[in-house]
Amino acid sequence: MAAPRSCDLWRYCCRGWSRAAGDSRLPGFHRFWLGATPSARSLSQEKRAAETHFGFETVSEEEKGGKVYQVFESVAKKYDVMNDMMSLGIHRAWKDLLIRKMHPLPGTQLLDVAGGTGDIAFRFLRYVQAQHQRKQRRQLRAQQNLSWEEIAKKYQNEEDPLGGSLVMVCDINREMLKVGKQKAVDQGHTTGLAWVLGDAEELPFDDDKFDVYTIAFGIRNVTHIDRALQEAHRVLKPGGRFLCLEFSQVNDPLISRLYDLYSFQVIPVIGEVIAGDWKSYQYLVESIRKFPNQEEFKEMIEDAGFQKVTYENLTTGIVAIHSGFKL
Ligand SMILES: COc1cc(O)cc(C/C=C(\C)CC/C=C(\C)CC/C=C(\C)CC/C=C(\C)CC/C=C(\C)CC/C=C(\C)CC/C=C(\C)CC/C=C(\C)CC/C=C(\C)CCC=C(C)C)c1O
Ligand SMILES: C[S@@+](CC[C@H](N)C(=O)[O-])C[C@H]1O[C@@H](n2cnc3c(N)ncnc32)[C@H](O)[C@@H]1O
Repeated sequence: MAAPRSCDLWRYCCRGWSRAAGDSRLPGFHRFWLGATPSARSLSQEKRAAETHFGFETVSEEEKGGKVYQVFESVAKKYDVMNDMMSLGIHRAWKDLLIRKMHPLPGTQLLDVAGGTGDIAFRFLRYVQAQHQRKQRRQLRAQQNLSWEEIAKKYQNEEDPLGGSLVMVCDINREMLKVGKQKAVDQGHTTGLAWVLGDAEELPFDDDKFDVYTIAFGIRNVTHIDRALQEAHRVLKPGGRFLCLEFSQVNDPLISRLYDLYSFQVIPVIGEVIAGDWKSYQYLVESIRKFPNQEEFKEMIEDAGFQKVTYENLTTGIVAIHSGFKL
Protein backbone atom coordinates (compact mmCIF):
# COMPACT_ATOMS: atom_id res chain seq x y z
CA MET A 1 0.00 0.00 0.00
CA ALA A 2 1.34 3.49 -0.84
CA ALA A 3 2.50 5.64 2.08
CA PRO A 4 -0.12 8.19 3.06
CA ARG A 5 0.58 11.72 1.85
CA SER A 6 0.60 14.49 4.45
CA CYS A 7 -2.78 15.81 3.26
CA ASP A 8 -4.22 12.29 3.60
CA LEU A 9 -2.88 12.12 7.14
CA TRP A 10 -4.43 15.48 7.92
CA ARG A 11 -7.77 14.37 6.49
CA TYR A 12 -7.54 11.13 8.50
CA CYS A 13 -6.90 13.03 11.75
CA CYS A 14 -9.73 15.46 11.06
CA ARG A 15 -12.08 12.56 10.41
CA GLY A 16 -11.03 10.88 13.63
CA TRP A 17 -11.49 14.06 15.62
CA SER A 18 -14.80 14.94 14.16
CA ARG A 19 -16.01 11.41 14.77
CA ALA A 20 -14.89 11.64 18.39
CA ALA A 21 -16.41 15.09 18.70
CA GLY A 22 -19.75 13.73 17.61
CA ASP A 23 -19.61 10.77 19.95
CA SER A 24 -22.47 11.37 22.34
CA ARG A 25 -20.84 9.08 24.90
CA LEU A 26 -18.05 11.65 25.46
CA PRO A 27 -18.60 14.14 28.27
CA GLY A 28 -19.51 17.65 27.03
CA PHE A 29 -16.14 18.99 28.16
CA HIS A 30 -14.22 16.68 25.84
CA ARG A 31 -16.57 17.33 22.98
CA PHE A 32 -15.94 21.06 23.45
CA TRP A 33 -12.14 20.65 23.33
CA LEU A 34 -12.34 18.41 20.31
CA GLY A 35 -13.60 21.37 18.38
CA ALA A 36 -17.33 20.93 17.67
CA THR A 37 -20.14 22.58 19.53
CA PRO A 38 -22.38 19.69 20.55
CA SER A 39 -25.49 21.31 19.16
CA ALA A 40 -24.05 22.02 15.69
CA ARG A 41 -22.57 18.55 15.45
CA SER A 42 -25.63 16.66 16.58
CA LEU A 43 -27.81 18.75 14.29
CA SER A 44 -25.83 17.82 11.18
CA GLN A 45 -25.70 14.20 12.29
CA GLU A 46 -29.45 14.13 12.79
CA LYS A 47 -29.95 15.65 9.34
CA ARG A 48 -27.90 12.87 7.74
CA ALA A 49 -29.49 10.14 9.82
CA ALA A 50 -32.94 11.38 8.86
CA GLU A 51 -32.40 10.61 5.19
CA THR A 52 -33.44 7.34 3.60
CA HIS A 53 -34.46 6.04 0.20
CA PHE A 54 -37.74 5.66 -1.57
CA GLY A 55 -36.73 3.46 -4.50
CA PHE A 56 -33.70 5.24 -6.00
CA GLU A 57 -34.82 8.61 -4.66
CA THR A 58 -33.31 10.07 -1.47
CA VAL A 59 -36.04 11.31 0.85
CA SER A 60 -36.37 12.27 4.51
CA GLU A 61 -37.48 9.54 6.89
CA GLU A 62 -40.64 11.52 7.64
CA GLU A 63 -41.53 11.62 3.96
CA LYS A 64 -41.00 7.94 3.21
CA GLY A 65 -43.98 6.55 5.16
CA GLY A 66 -46.37 8.88 3.34
CA LYS A 67 -44.96 7.99 -0.08
CA VAL A 68 -45.23 4.25 0.62
CA TYR A 69 -48.80 4.80 1.81
CA GLN A 70 -49.69 6.54 -1.47
CA VAL A 71 -48.19 3.68 -3.51
CA PHE A 72 -50.36 1.01 -1.86
CA GLU A 73 -53.43 3.22 -1.70
CA SER A 74 -53.04 3.66 -5.44
CA VAL A 75 -52.43 -0.02 -6.33
CA ALA A 76 -54.83 -1.66 -3.81
CA LYS A 77 -57.73 -2.39 -6.18
CA LYS A 78 -55.47 -3.81 -8.92
CA TYR A 79 -52.92 -5.36 -6.54
CA ASP A 80 -53.91 -9.03 -6.89
CA VAL A 81 -54.40 -9.03 -10.64
CA MET A 82 -51.07 -7.21 -11.09
CA ASN A 83 -49.23 -9.83 -9.07
CA ASP A 84 -50.60 -12.63 -11.22
CA MET A 85 -49.79 -10.78 -14.43
CA MET A 86 -46.26 -9.68 -13.47
CA SER A 87 -45.14 -12.92 -11.95
CA LEU A 88 -47.16 -15.21 -14.25
CA GLY A 89 -48.70 -16.60 -11.08
CA ILE A 90 -45.34 -17.56 -9.54
CA HIS A 91 -46.00 -15.43 -6.45
CA ARG A 92 -48.69 -17.97 -5.50
CA ALA A 93 -46.12 -20.77 -5.36
CA TRP A 94 -43.76 -18.60 -3.26
CA LYS A 95 -46.57 -17.89 -0.77
CA ASP A 96 -47.56 -21.58 -0.66
CA LEU A 97 -43.96 -22.46 0.12
CA LEU A 98 -43.91 -19.99 3.00
CA ILE A 99 -46.92 -21.70 4.57
CA ARG A 100 -45.46 -25.17 3.96
CA LYS A 101 -42.28 -24.07 5.71
CA MET A 102 -44.31 -22.74 8.64
CA HIS A 103 -46.32 -26.00 8.80
CA PRO A 104 -48.83 -24.52 11.29
CA LEU A 105 -50.75 -26.91 13.51
CA PRO A 106 -54.30 -26.33 14.75
CA GLY A 107 -54.14 -23.77 17.55
CA THR A 108 -51.36 -21.64 16.02
CA GLN A 109 -51.66 -17.90 16.65
CA LEU A 110 -50.23 -16.09 13.62
CA LEU A 111 -49.49 -12.41 13.18
CA ASP A 112 -49.19 -11.49 9.49
CA VAL A 113 -47.64 -8.04 9.31
CA ALA A 114 -47.98 -5.96 6.12
CA GLY A 115 -50.63 -8.55 5.35
CA GLY A 116 -52.31 -6.36 2.73
CA THR A 117 -55.08 -8.14 0.87
CA GLY A 118 -54.76 -11.31 2.95
CA ASP A 119 -52.93 -13.76 0.67
CA ILE A 120 -50.85 -15.23 3.51
CA ALA A 121 -53.75 -15.25 5.97
CA PHE A 122 -56.11 -17.16 3.64
CA ARG A 123 -53.44 -19.73 2.83
CA PHE A 124 -52.79 -20.17 6.56
CA LEU A 125 -56.49 -20.72 7.27
CA ARG A 126 -56.85 -23.28 4.49
CA TYR A 127 -53.73 -25.11 5.68
CA VAL A 128 -54.73 -25.36 9.36
CA GLN A 129 -58.25 -26.34 8.42
CA ALA A 130 -56.87 -29.20 6.31
CA GLN A 131 -54.55 -30.20 9.17
CA HIS A 132 -57.42 -30.12 11.65
CA GLN A 133 -59.65 -32.26 9.39
CA ARG A 134 -56.83 -34.77 8.92
CA LYS A 135 -56.38 -34.97 12.71
CA GLN A 136 -60.12 -35.47 13.21
CA ARG A 137 -60.24 -38.24 10.61
CA ARG A 138 -57.29 -39.99 12.24
CA GLN A 139 -59.06 -39.84 15.61
CA LEU A 140 -62.28 -41.20 14.15
CA ARG A 141 -60.45 -44.01 12.41
CA ALA A 142 -58.86 -44.95 15.73
CA GLN A 143 -62.32 -45.29 17.33
CA GLN A 144 -63.33 -48.42 15.40
CA ASN A 145 -66.73 -49.21 16.89
CA LEU A 146 -68.58 -45.90 16.37
CA SER A 147 -71.94 -46.00 14.58
CA TRP A 148 -72.45 -43.78 11.53
CA GLU A 149 -74.80 -41.56 13.63
CA GLU A 150 -72.03 -40.99 16.15
CA ILE A 151 -69.57 -40.21 13.39
CA ALA A 152 -72.01 -37.73 11.76
CA LYS A 153 -72.64 -36.09 15.15
CA LYS A 154 -68.93 -35.63 15.75
CA TYR A 155 -68.62 -33.82 12.40
CA GLN A 156 -71.68 -31.63 13.05
CA ASN A 157 -70.63 -30.71 16.61
CA GLU A 158 -67.31 -29.41 15.43
CA GLU A 159 -67.61 -25.74 16.41
CA ASP A 160 -64.20 -24.54 15.37
CA PRO A 161 -62.92 -26.04 12.12
CA LEU A 162 -59.55 -24.39 12.80
CA GLY A 163 -58.92 -26.03 16.16
CA GLY A 164 -58.39 -22.65 17.85
CA SER A 165 -56.06 -21.11 15.26
CA LEU A 166 -56.15 -17.40 14.61
CA VAL A 167 -54.50 -15.10 12.10
CA MET A 168 -54.23 -11.39 12.77
CA VAL A 169 -53.61 -9.39 9.61
CA CYS A 170 -51.89 -6.12 10.43
CA ASP A 171 -51.26 -3.47 7.77
CA ILE A 172 -50.72 0.28 7.75
CA ASN A 173 -52.90 0.84 4.69
CA ARG A 174 -56.69 1.14 4.94
CA GLU A 175 -57.27 0.51 1.24
CA MET A 176 -55.27 -2.74 1.18
CA LEU A 177 -57.17 -3.97 4.25
CA LYS A 178 -60.50 -3.01 2.67
CA VAL A 179 -59.73 -5.15 -0.39
CA GLY A 180 -58.58 -7.98 1.90
CA LYS A 181 -61.77 -7.91 3.99
CA GLN A 182 -63.92 -8.12 0.84
CA LYS A 183 -61.83 -11.07 -0.38
CA ALA A 184 -62.37 -12.82 2.97
CA VAL A 185 -66.14 -12.49 2.51
CA ASP A 186 -65.95 -13.71 -1.10
CA GLN A 187 -63.82 -16.72 -0.13
CA GLY A 188 -66.04 -17.58 2.86
CA HIS A 189 -63.51 -17.01 5.66
CA THR A 190 -65.70 -16.25 8.63
CA THR A 191 -63.71 -17.40 11.66
CA GLY A 192 -60.14 -17.27 12.90
CA LEU A 193 -59.37 -14.02 11.11
CA ALA A 194 -58.93 -10.46 12.38
CA TRP A 195 -57.85 -7.24 10.64
CA VAL A 196 -55.87 -4.53 12.40
CA LEU A 197 -54.60 -1.20 11.12
CA GLY A 198 -51.06 -0.85 12.45
CA ASP A 199 -47.44 -0.01 11.80
CA ALA A 200 -44.80 -2.76 11.66
CA GLU A 201 -42.47 -0.41 13.53
CA GLU A 202 -44.88 0.04 16.43
CA LEU A 203 -47.13 -2.98 16.64
CA PRO A 204 -50.36 -2.52 18.62
CA PHE A 205 -49.90 -5.83 20.52
CA ASP A 206 -48.61 -6.96 23.90
CA ASP A 207 -45.30 -8.78 24.35
CA ASP A 208 -45.05 -12.58 23.89
CA LYS A 209 -48.42 -12.94 22.15
CA PHE A 210 -47.95 -14.89 18.89
CA ASP A 211 -46.54 -18.28 17.87
CA VAL A 212 -45.54 -17.14 14.40
CA TYR A 213 -44.84 -13.76 12.81
CA THR A 214 -44.89 -13.48 9.00
CA ILE A 215 -44.12 -10.60 6.71
CA ALA A 216 -44.38 -11.18 2.97
CA PHE A 217 -43.15 -8.54 0.51
CA GLY A 218 -43.65 -5.99 3.28
CA ILE A 219 -40.41 -5.31 5.11
CA ARG A 220 -38.79 -3.72 2.02
CA ASN A 221 -41.27 -0.86 2.36
CA VAL A 222 -40.70 -0.14 6.05
CA THR A 223 -38.63 2.95 6.92
CA HIS A 224 -36.70 1.47 9.88
CA ILE A 225 -36.27 -2.24 9.18
CA ASP A 226 -34.36 -2.72 12.45
CA ARG A 227 -37.31 -1.38 14.46
CA ALA A 228 -39.75 -3.67 12.63
CA LEU A 229 -37.52 -6.66 13.43
CA GLN A 230 -37.31 -5.67 17.09
CA GLU A 231 -41.08 -5.42 17.20
CA ALA A 232 -41.39 -8.87 15.62
CA HIS A 233 -39.15 -10.22 18.37
CA ARG A 234 -41.12 -8.47 21.11
CA VAL A 235 -44.57 -9.78 20.12
CA LEU A 236 -43.48 -13.40 19.58
CA LYS A 237 -43.79 -15.91 22.42
CA PRO A 238 -40.53 -17.51 23.53
CA GLY A 239 -40.07 -20.38 21.06
CA GLY A 240 -41.98 -18.40 18.41
CA ARG A 241 -40.90 -18.21 14.79
CA PHE A 242 -40.17 -15.28 12.48
CA LEU A 243 -40.68 -15.89 8.74
CA CYS A 244 -40.06 -13.35 6.04
CA LEU A 245 -40.72 -13.75 2.31
CA GLU A 246 -39.03 -10.99 0.37
CA PHE A 247 -37.30 -10.16 -2.90
CA SER A 248 -33.61 -10.82 -2.67
CA GLN A 249 -30.48 -11.01 -4.79
CA VAL A 250 -29.96 -13.14 -7.91
CA ASN A 251 -26.39 -14.38 -8.01
CA ASP A 252 -26.26 -15.96 -11.47
CA PRO A 253 -24.98 -13.15 -13.78
CA LEU A 254 -26.98 -14.26 -16.84
CA ILE A 255 -30.26 -14.63 -14.96
CA SER A 256 -29.51 -11.37 -13.21
CA ARG A 257 -29.23 -9.55 -16.60
CA LEU A 258 -32.52 -11.02 -17.82
CA TYR A 259 -34.15 -10.25 -14.50
CA ASP A 260 -33.01 -6.61 -14.66
CA LEU A 261 -34.29 -6.35 -18.20
CA TYR A 262 -37.66 -7.74 -17.22
CA SER A 263 -37.87 -5.65 -14.03
CA PHE A 264 -36.99 -2.27 -15.50
CA GLN A 265 -38.32 -2.62 -19.06
CA VAL A 266 -41.46 -4.69 -18.58
CA ILE A 267 -42.88 -4.29 -15.07
CA PRO A 268 -43.51 -0.50 -15.14
CA VAL A 269 -45.10 -0.93 -18.58
CA ILE A 270 -47.50 -3.60 -17.24
CA GLY A 271 -48.13 -1.26 -14.28
CA GLU A 272 -49.10 1.53 -16.64
CA VAL A 273 -51.24 -0.61 -18.95
CA ILE A 274 -53.14 -2.59 -16.29
CA ALA A 275 -53.23 -0.22 -13.32
CA GLY A 276 -52.50 3.13 -14.99
CA ASP A 277 -49.65 3.47 -12.51
CA TRP A 278 -46.10 3.47 -13.88
CA LYS A 279 -44.61 5.19 -10.81
CA SER A 280 -45.71 2.62 -8.22
CA TYR A 281 -44.26 -0.21 -10.27
CA GLN A 282 -41.07 1.75 -10.89
CA TYR A 283 -40.88 2.09 -7.09
CA LEU A 284 -41.41 -1.68 -6.73
CA VAL A 285 -38.42 -2.62 -8.89
CA GLU A 286 -36.19 0.10 -7.43
CA SER A 287 -37.05 -0.85 -3.86
CA ILE A 288 -36.07 -4.46 -4.66
CA ARG A 289 -32.58 -3.28 -5.69
CA LYS A 290 -32.18 -1.21 -2.49
CA PHE A 291 -33.06 -4.09 -0.18
CA PRO A 292 -30.16 -5.86 1.62
CA ASN A 293 -28.98 -9.18 0.16
CA GLN A 294 -29.62 -12.57 1.78
CA GLU A 295 -26.58 -12.47 4.12
CA GLU A 296 -26.98 -8.83 5.13
CA PHE A 297 -30.64 -9.36 5.96
CA LYS A 298 -29.80 -12.49 7.93
CA GLU A 299 -27.42 -10.41 10.07
CA MET A 300 -30.11 -7.79 10.67
CA ILE A 301 -32.47 -10.50 11.90
CA GLU A 302 -29.79 -11.82 14.23
CA ASP A 303 -29.12 -8.28 15.51
CA ALA A 304 -32.78 -8.06 16.52
CA GLY A 305 -32.23 -11.03 18.84
CA PHE A 306 -33.40 -13.97 16.70
CA GLN A 307 -31.53 -17.25 16.78
CA LYS A 308 -31.01 -20.16 14.40
CA VAL A 309 -31.47 -17.73 11.50
CA THR A 310 -31.46 -19.40 8.09
CA TYR A 311 -32.67 -18.58 4.60
CA GLU A 312 -33.81 -20.43 1.52
CA ASN A 313 -33.52 -18.99 -1.99
CA LEU A 314 -36.49 -19.45 -4.31
CA THR A 315 -36.38 -19.04 -8.12
CA THR A 316 -32.60 -18.51 -8.16
CA GLY A 317 -32.71 -15.92 -5.37
CA ILE A 318 -35.34 -13.63 -6.93
CA VAL A 319 -36.98 -14.11 -3.55
CA ALA A 320 -35.84 -15.68 -0.29
CA ILE A 321 -37.51 -16.93 2.86
CA HIS A 322 -35.67 -15.97 6.05
CA SER A 323 -36.49 -17.81 9.24
CA GLY A 324 -35.49 -17.18 12.86
CA PHE A 325 -36.59 -18.16 16.35
CA LYS A 326 -37.12 -16.25 19.58
CA LEU A 327 -35.40 -18.54 22.06
C1 LIG B 1 -46.06 -1.35 -5.50
O1 LIG B 1 -45.49 -2.44 -4.84
C2 LIG B 1 -45.91 -3.67 -5.15
C3 LIG B 1 -46.91 -3.92 -6.03
C4 LIG B 1 -47.30 -5.22 -6.29
O2 LIG B 1 -48.31 -5.47 -7.13
C5 LIG B 1 -46.65 -6.29 -5.67
C6 LIG B 1 -45.63 -6.04 -4.79
C7 LIG B 1 -44.97 -7.16 -4.08
C8 LIG B 1 -44.74 -8.37 -4.91
C9 LIG B 1 -45.41 -9.54 -4.81
C10 LIG B 1 -46.53 -9.72 -3.88
C11 LIG B 1 -45.00 -10.69 -5.66
C12 LIG B 1 -45.66 -10.74 -7.03
C13 LIG B 1 -45.15 -9.73 -7.94
C14 LIG B 1 -44.10 -9.88 -8.76
C15 LIG B 1 -43.35 -11.11 -8.86
C16 LIG B 1 -43.70 -8.76 -9.62
C17 LIG B 1 -42.31 -8.44 -9.53
C18 LIG B 1 -41.56 -9.23 -10.52
C19 LIG B 1 -40.26 -9.12 -10.69
C20 LIG B 1 -39.48 -8.16 -9.91
C21 LIG B 1 -39.60 -9.95 -11.77
C22 LIG B 1 -39.44 -11.38 -11.45
C23 LIG B 1 -40.58 -12.11 -11.89
C24 LIG B 1 -40.60 -13.43 -12.05
C25 LIG B 1 -39.50 -14.34 -11.77
C26 LIG B 1 -41.81 -14.04 -12.50
C27 LIG B 1 -41.61 -14.76 -13.82
C28 LIG B 1 -41.54 -13.87 -14.97
C29 LIG B 1 -40.99 -14.22 -16.12
C30 LIG B 1 -40.38 -15.54 -16.34
C31 LIG B 1 -40.98 -13.22 -17.21
C32 LIG B 1 -41.60 -13.73 -18.46
C33 LIG B 1 -42.06 -12.58 -19.25
C34 LIG B 1 -42.18 -12.58 -20.59
C35 LIG B 1 -41.87 -13.73 -21.41
C36 LIG B 1 -42.64 -11.33 -21.22
C37 LIG B 1 -41.61 -10.78 -22.23
C38 LIG B 1 -40.46 -10.15 -21.57
C39 LIG B 1 -39.53 -9.34 -22.19
C40 LIG B 1 -39.62 -9.00 -23.61
C41 LIG B 1 -38.43 -8.73 -21.40
C42 LIG B 1 -37.26 -9.59 -21.29
C43 LIG B 1 -37.56 -10.69 -20.39
C44 LIG B 1 -36.83 -11.82 -20.32
C45 LIG B 1 -35.63 -11.94 -21.11
C46 LIG B 1 -37.27 -12.94 -19.44
C47 LIG B 1 -37.47 -12.56 -18.00
C48 LIG B 1 -36.43 -13.19 -17.18
C49 LIG B 1 -36.48 -13.24 -15.85
C50 LIG B 1 -37.64 -12.72 -15.06
C51 LIG B 1 -35.33 -13.78 -15.11
C52 LIG B 1 -35.22 -15.26 -15.15
C53 LIG B 1 -36.23 -15.94 -14.31
C54 LIG B 1 -36.20 -17.22 -13.95
C55 LIG B 1 -35.02 -18.11 -14.14
C56 LIG B 1 -37.40 -17.83 -13.29
C57 LIG B 1 -45.25 -4.74 -4.50
O3 LIG B 1 -44.27 -4.46 -3.65
C1 LIG C 1 -46.41 -5.71 -1.41
S1 LIG C 1 -47.63 -5.60 -0.20
C2 LIG C 1 -47.61 -7.21 0.50
C3 LIG C 1 -48.98 -7.68 0.89
C4 LIG C 1 -49.08 -9.17 1.26
N1 LIG C 1 -48.23 -9.47 2.39
C5 LIG C 1 -48.77 -10.06 0.09
O1 LIG C 1 -47.83 -10.86 0.22
O2 LIG C 1 -49.42 -9.98 -0.92
C6 LIG C 1 -46.84 -4.63 1.01
C7 LIG C 1 -47.74 -4.21 2.14
O3 LIG C 1 -46.94 -3.63 3.17
C8 LIG C 1 -47.73 -2.64 3.80
N2 LIG C 1 -46.84 -1.78 4.61
C9 LIG C 1 -45.92 -0.90 4.16
N3 LIG C 1 -45.32 -0.30 5.20
C10 LIG C 1 -45.87 -0.82 6.33
C11 LIG C 1 -45.66 -0.61 7.71
N4 LIG C 1 -44.78 0.26 8.17
N5 LIG C 1 -46.39 -1.33 8.59
C12 LIG C 1 -47.32 -2.21 8.16
N6 LIG C 1 -47.56 -2.44 6.86
C13 LIG C 1 -46.85 -1.77 5.95
C14 LIG C 1 -48.42 -1.97 2.65
O4 LIG C 1 -49.51 -1.20 3.07
C15 LIG C 1 -48.79 -3.15 1.79
O5 LIG C 1 -50.06 -3.64 2.09
